[in-house]
Amino acid sequence: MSDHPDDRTQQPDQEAEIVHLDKFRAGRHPYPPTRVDLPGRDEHDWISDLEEKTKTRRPIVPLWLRSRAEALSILRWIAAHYAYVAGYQVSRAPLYAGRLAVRSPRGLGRLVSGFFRWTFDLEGEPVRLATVQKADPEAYLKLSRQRDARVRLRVFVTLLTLATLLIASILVAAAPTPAQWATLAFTLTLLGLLGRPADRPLIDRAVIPASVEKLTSDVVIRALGSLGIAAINQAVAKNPRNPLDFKAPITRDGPGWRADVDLPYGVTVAEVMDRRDKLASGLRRPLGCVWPETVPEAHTGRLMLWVGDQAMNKARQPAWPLLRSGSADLFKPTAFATDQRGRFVGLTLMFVSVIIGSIPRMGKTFLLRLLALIAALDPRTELHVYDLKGTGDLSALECVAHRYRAGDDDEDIEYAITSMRALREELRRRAKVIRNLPKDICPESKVTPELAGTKSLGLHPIVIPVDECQVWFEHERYGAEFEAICTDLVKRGPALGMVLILATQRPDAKALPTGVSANAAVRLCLKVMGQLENDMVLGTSAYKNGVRATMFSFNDKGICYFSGEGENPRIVRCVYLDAPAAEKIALRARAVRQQAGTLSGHALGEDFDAPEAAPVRDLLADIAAVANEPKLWNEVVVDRLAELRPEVYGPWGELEGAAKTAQLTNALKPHGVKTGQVWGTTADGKGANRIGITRDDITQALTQRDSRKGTGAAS
Ligand SMILES: Nc1ncnc2c1ncn2[C@@H]1O[C@H](COP(=O)(O)OP(=O)(O)OP(=O)(O)O)[C@@H](O)[C@H]1O
Repeated sequence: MSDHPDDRTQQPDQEAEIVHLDKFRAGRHPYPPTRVDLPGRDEHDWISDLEEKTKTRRPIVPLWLRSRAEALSILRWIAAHYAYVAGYQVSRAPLYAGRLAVRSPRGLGRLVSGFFRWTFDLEGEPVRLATVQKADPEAYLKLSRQRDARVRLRVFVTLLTLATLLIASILVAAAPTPAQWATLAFTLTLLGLLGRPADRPLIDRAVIPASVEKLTSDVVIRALGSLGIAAINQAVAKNPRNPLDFKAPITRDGPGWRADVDLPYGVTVAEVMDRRDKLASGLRRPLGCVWPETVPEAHTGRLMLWVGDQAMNKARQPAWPLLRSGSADLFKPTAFATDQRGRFVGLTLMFVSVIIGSIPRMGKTFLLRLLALIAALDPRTELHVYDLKGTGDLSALECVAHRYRAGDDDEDIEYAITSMRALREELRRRAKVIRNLPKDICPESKVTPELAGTKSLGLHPIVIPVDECQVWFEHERYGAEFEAICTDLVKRGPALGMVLILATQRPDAKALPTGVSANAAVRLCLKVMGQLENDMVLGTSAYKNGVRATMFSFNDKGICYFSGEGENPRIVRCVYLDAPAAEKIALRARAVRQQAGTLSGHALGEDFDAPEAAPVRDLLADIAAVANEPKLWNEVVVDRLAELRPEVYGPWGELEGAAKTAQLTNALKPHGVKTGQVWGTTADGKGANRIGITRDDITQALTQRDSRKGTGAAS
């Protein structure tokens, strides 16, 4: 506007800005920052633009119409909503009738006075009076004539109306009573409507209960604005009407609402998840209804907010398809949980190892038992069940299990270690069988449904559910061996048809050795208390990426993050089966097995005792045997152990660099032996400091242990 030099003259009413030259120069940047953007407009490649757009394509068939069950659920919801509104208004019909009756006298007054004013043209009265006051006879005469003509016609119309009303009243007086009542109701309604005060509507708005209240963008903005996240508050202050970018309209999605929102720059979904309780308060919904989730294929600020009509832990769960009949096929997904929308979620047990973790009393054992029951319902499966809590929670499975043990006493552990050694041998046998099979029969070097069904090959699925697995790994005598066998099973077992399912209430490095936790394909994490446990179960960086089982509340029993099957970790609610139901299903599984002739081992009453001469593996004693130097690097110790007992420490020896070192450090922790930097030399004589052990620490730990045993024996 004032670019022209002549225009730049200061207007007299504008004050000039006074600049202190010295201050201004001092504040000036010595080297003005240079922009690195290229001059000119952004160049667009329309094909990449199109490709970008395809990422945000909206589905042709709306989400809720994709499945029959979901469409039905939406229709049910709509019907329930309108039935509610109708019910609400019908229940208030007497109130509305009362209101109309009370208002009808005023309505009659308004009607009569309105008619009177109209008939005698009273609305023209002020104008006529004005002509009288102005003493304008001509205008007055004109208006009077007009009024007389009008009144003549209107009086006639009014008389006609009154006559019609009179005849109608006589007819009504002679009519049957229902017609009289109907006329009275109609007249009262009409008069009541006419007598309505301007500020008081007749019909109340149906007060829609919170559980089905519509989720609107205003409600979402209000809730996100109440989280105390500075960037969201700034966005709301800057643009109160439109502070957030909604990527799609808020829609019904199953029994709830779904909103897709881009949070302001720099705010992550993880921050919102951390404040789930505040979000629920902002939405005015129970905590169990509010589920903020990330959209991993978008960016970390894309929030998918699902708000259920009912809390997930309270919503009615559909009956489990295998509850009363049917069998399972481990090679196919079997329903084990429902998602937030109430749809069944399946898990394919074949070719995976499973880790279940949570704090106590959240439903870990129930979930383990459910997975074991699914395995039991496939008659080909051989079950090895270990209940190390010893409370008999898995006793329902005794009637189908090939190996079963509850408890953590010495004989229980020896039973387990003997059976696990046999399983390791089985693993090796299977590897050989698979290796020797022709490629056309076994193209991918793994068990197929056909191979699993061929009895002579012995490649049937073997499922090993272990509750409170930390008891094994922390066992003084057999801990290292259990760890070595389980690591091997987790790594090689899935392809060979051996499925290990480990549940623990203390998911840390001791309870869940890294070799095991890092290689499990399926992870189920119920509520945990911190980032460490979360990542132990769900995998490294899960917490950082917004997959946080810490956000579950203590009431979210049976609700977990399920990662491994499908693309992204998702929140599911496991099927609830109590002990009597579990027993019934197990008995059904037994009947199927009897028919198929696959009942074996413990289920047939076979005694499986730990052989007396089972070789003893003792990590401390083994290290003492191989460590002749005062200080030794972990990697050297592991190599020597692997040489000493390849059947126990062989897999350790195959680990690379840091993993090999960490393996020994973790294995020594339960024995109270710490590793640290020790000086040593490489094979070619070069000296270096690396993580290692000191022989004195090992002998000291051995002495302490033996003396403890001595005291225990004496007491
Ligand atoms: N899917 C589920 N839905 C609803 N409630 C459940 C579900 N699974 C378990 N629960 C409830 O949670 C309680 C605890 O379950 P469970 O015994 O499996 O916990 P846990 O985590 O194994 O505990 P602990 O670590 O003490 O063994 C059960 O009594 C049960 O009522």
